[in-house]
Amino acid sequence: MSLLENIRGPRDVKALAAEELDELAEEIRHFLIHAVARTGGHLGPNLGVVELTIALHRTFDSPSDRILWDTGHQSYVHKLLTGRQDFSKLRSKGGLSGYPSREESEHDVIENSHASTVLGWADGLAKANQVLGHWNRHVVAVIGDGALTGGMAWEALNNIAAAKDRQLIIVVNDNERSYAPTIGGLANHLATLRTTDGYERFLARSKDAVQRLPLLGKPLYESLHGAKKGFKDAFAPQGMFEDLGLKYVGPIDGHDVAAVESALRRAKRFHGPVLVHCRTEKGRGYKPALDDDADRFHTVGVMNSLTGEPLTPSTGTSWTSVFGDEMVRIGAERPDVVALTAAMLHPVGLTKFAEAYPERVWDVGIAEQHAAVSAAGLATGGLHPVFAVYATFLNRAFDQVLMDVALHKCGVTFVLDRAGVTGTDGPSHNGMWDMSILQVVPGLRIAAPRDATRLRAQLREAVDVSDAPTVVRFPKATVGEDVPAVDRVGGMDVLVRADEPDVLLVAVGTMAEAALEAASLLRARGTGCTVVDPCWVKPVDPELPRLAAGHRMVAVVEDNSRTGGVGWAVAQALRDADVDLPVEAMGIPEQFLPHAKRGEVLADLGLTPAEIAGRISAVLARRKGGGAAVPACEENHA
Ligand SMILES: Cc1ncc(C[n+]2csc(CCOP(=O)(O)OP(=O)(O)O)c2C)c(N)n1
Ligand SMILES: CC(=O)[C@@H](O)[C@H](O)COP(=O)(O)O
Ligand SMILES: [Mg+2]
Repeated sequence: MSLLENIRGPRDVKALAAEELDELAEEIRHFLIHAVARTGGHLGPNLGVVELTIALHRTFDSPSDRILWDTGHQSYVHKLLTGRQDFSKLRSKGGLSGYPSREESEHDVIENSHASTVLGWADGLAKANQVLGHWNRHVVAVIGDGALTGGMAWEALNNIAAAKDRQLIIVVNDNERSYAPTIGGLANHLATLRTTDGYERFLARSKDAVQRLPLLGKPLYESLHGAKKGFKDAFAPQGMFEDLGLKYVGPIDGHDVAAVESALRRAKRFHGPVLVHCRTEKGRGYKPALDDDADRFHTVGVMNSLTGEPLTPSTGTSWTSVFGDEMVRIGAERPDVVALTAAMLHPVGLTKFAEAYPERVWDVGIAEQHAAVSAAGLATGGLHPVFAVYATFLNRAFDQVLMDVALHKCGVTFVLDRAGVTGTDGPSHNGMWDMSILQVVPGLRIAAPRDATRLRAQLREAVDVSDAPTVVRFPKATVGEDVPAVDRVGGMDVLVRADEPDVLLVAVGTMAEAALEAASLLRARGTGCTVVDPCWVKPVDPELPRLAAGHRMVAVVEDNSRTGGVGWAVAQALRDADVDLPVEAMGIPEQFLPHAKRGEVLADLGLTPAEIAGRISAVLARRKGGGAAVPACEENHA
């Protein structure tokens, strides 16, 4: 039996002899490469924290000591060491989540996979320990160098550093990368610290020599150890962390378990906030990952574990690449169009734009709020910024969209990739809130293209708007065949007309495909359906109420939260136009969605052609049976 197989929890990790740890690390790497090759997942980040995680669980007593992970994508090793070794269904329905999960384990705390929040969690937990007198409980926050570029991390650091008497341990997992090499002044500073022999090591090395001095030795060593910052800097820059008031320990080789353990034990003895700076390597121990300049196998699909080659190469064109190609064309015609990314240049499809116009694209780090405000500045300065970001990550920049971009009527275009159900990446990755939260932003317009042709057209319409924010959103999927329109009403595309229309079915974006199938099911039942694609879902097209008036009901299908979504906006527009019709708003219920494939989630939510048709038939039956008219926008389903 291997060492890893004998590990049921942290106690078993502690029980291992020091000389067994390298073997354990090797077994873990081998396990990760083969398991994640079968399922897909975050391979590179986890290969980089093998020794670090072993040392954490040997030094601290989880779960009474809290070990917290920022973003949580690098928590596979933590899972392996805390009794979860069945990775056969990683990120699949009913299998292990790709992130920490309280439901899975008492050792897990933060399930949220949005970066830069771990220090805030740690600040709160440390305060709770202090107030409740849990002096013997440690709080350890692991944060990557990328996540450290997020503003929230610095809000927390400001508070943590002020509390000299509150113990809290920050472990910086510094592998010099987010996806790509981490950018900014902070990254440069970390590089300085990384390359400087830590003051602690200087002291350790000189300790014997100094202490051997007769009489003066010990007092001299003590004064050296307690030396003021200026003196320390003479030997090794302690950097801004010490300036902030944090004790800095490092840099430590994050792949040397003994060294990390020693540093953590020193930190554990320190009664105040302390930062342990670990240098690690993303993709460590796996050549295909180390050779991957793009992102060191940050996320991989199912692949050949020997070569790292994808086993299920993506078939078809992704929405992301359609966007990326059109941006290059727009960039050639519009020298004022510039682009922004929050540490995800390649994943959001801006690689080609950056290659073509390197001086017109900025990676701002994991700093979506900054990106939105900087975009307001860029627009005010005479440019048209396109901020490409995953829909779920724009949530945190809502106030900046509202108060910096929209209030000042800035022409900024937000391109939201991964909009709608993403599925396997868990509850915090679904892009299911944008068309709800952005409904309240005055002047902001939202486009939800149904196919590649509409994406290209609507992106161009968006960058032509210079006095308001615009949003173009699309899912994580390959783009389907174009869906032609048979007519145009106002700004809306009519996809199907009925001779005797009973239902106006409003299909938002890529839900057009399901809506058209539902319409044909309804037609077979003798129910006439007009299917319309609003194209721009916000504001609701002024012609929609008039179009609806010729029907017996309206149904709206959207890959977004039903609460406050397009369905609600359509119902409001009908009421405002005194069109008294029932509106069946079909979207994602107000809940967090457990991880599963996108298709599985949509089926579970009833967003399938058969379910859509069934719900429409039920409303019509109630109407025909003289049942109480279904009030507009009443949510008819739990
Ligand atoms: C708010 C937010 N923006 C973007 C992302 C996407 N993202 C996930 S991991 C990652 C890079 C994280 O870099 P780092 O913190 O250094 O961790 P590493 O992967 O290097 O271990 C990014 C940008 C995210 N999860 N949350
Ligand atoms: C952890 C994180 O936020 C990213 O790595 C995300 O999981 C990537 O998602 P995609 O795989 O859809 O690009
Ligand atoms: Mg990193």
